[in-house]
Amino acid sequence: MRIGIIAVGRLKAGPEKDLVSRYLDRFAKAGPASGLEFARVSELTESRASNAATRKREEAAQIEKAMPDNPLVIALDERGKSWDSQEFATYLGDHKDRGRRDMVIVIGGADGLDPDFRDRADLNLNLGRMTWPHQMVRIMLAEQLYRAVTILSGHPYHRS
Ligand SMILES: C[S@@+](CC[C@H](N)C(=O)[O-])C[C@H]1O[C@@H](n2cnc3c(N)ncnc32)[C@H](O)[C@@H]1O
Repeated sequence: MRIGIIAVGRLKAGPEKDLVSRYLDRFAKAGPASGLEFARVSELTESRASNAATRKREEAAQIEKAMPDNPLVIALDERGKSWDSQEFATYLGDHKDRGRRDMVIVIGGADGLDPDFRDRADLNLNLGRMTWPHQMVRIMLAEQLYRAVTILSGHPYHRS
């Protein structure tokens, strides 16, 4: 199963981007042994519409356009479900075993994700109930993807 990240907003060169790249490189190298392949990060430009609801709707339309055909969609959102790393790894492994071809994990912009888009997603997942800046969300997601493949492959990185 290919896993891609779609993010509203761009990550500038700097320590956050370096850390994201480090974990995504590790994920890309370790994933295939567990049947998980890293697709890409698609960065989308934030809408400049004058009100937040319109911005979120326009961003949701861009997100839909950036998706492959019929993906499983995880919306990252502070109001979503709280899972531990083992549960996240199991979810990835189960969908891979069922033959799902593509999964996308979506990070919103400064306004967050459009509520209708969140309702349409297969899963709303949080990384804790606090609000994090999108740069930190990308770092945490990249690390959890790498951690998930180490859990699925029994690598000692994840010491439960
Ligand atoms: C700065 S936050 C936007 C917060 C926005 N005010 C809201 O109500 O969603 C940017 C994006 O980071 C992600 N994010 C921030 N905190 C998160 C958390 N605790 N769990 C999961 N995703 C989070 C979400 O995708 C969010 O759309």
